[in-house]
Amino acid sequence: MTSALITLPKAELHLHIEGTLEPELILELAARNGITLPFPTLGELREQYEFADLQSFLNLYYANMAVLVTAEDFADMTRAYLSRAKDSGVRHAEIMFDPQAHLFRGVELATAVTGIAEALASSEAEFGISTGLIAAFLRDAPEASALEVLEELLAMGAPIIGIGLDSAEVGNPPSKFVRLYKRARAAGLRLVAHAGEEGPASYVWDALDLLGAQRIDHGIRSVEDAVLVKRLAKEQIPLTVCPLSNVRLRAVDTLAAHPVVHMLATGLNVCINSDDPAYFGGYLGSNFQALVAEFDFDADTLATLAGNSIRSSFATPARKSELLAELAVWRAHQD
Ligand code: HPA
Ligand SMILES: [Zn+2]
Repeated sequence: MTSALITLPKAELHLHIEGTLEPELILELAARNGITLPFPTLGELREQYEFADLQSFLNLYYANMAVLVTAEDFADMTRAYLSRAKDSGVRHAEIMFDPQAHLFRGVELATAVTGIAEALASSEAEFGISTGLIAAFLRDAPEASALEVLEELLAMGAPIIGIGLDSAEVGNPPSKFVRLYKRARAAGLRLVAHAGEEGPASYVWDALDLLGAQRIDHGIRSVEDAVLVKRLAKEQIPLTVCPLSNVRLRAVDTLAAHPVVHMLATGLNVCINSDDPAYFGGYLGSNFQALVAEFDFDADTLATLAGNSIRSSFATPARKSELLAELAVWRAHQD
């Protein structure tokens, strides 16, 4: 990776912490916790990383979570991500976790929250990365479950800045979660939602209008609806695009066919993210690297993408100013 891509100061806004569990760490945690995995060797495990669609990935992603048992496991996973993110030049990270996925397999909320929060608490000092934590709810589970878990998170004072919506999209529209988002908004939380990854552009409309989403995770199928594109451009709604994820989950045929260039050309507020980097072939730096290799992005385009990520973050105004100033210095050094 070129050093300019690493020094480009970036925010990562679409990252599932459970999707950062590398195969080596999965085996290490399995051994530590005495868990027998269906794919017990590195070779057998790695063979599973061919995905036909979102669901085929989710099946492995949820199965591998079995190795996360103690708060220490969650802390180790989070620290491993932060270390790799630092190597990719990430300066601010908003990290999603799936509380229900852990609860449903018998791991208490407090275990996941305590472990992740412990690693995040030392992130600025240890890695130079400011952070925020987002609780993502499973859209293929009932809304009542999400509401119950949100109440528990609020009651325990979990250090979350917002909520998200993830998992199997098609057939689980935003309209299912109107009460959840209303409750989260009343609690002062930020609102994001996956929409338009595999699901139609109408889910993006509904995430905005029915849920009040402030950011759309993915949103690539928005390009199929010209009226929606106009609105997204006018309101500068942030779209957290994940190029390598889209290729690996076959949301696009090839990286060359990815709509990111068209999205930028139409004035959309696009930023680049790694989604589940342990599963999709690389961290944030690799996503940038792949885009540069495919589309030959120049310094202005890279600065636009990084600037969008910083401005679209929920970082404090002071932190945003600091990172935007660093970005201006980076840009001045590229000529
Ligand atoms: O890419 C994703 N899409 C939807 N749900 C997810 N949960 C983890 N990663 C993803
Ligand atoms: Zn995602």
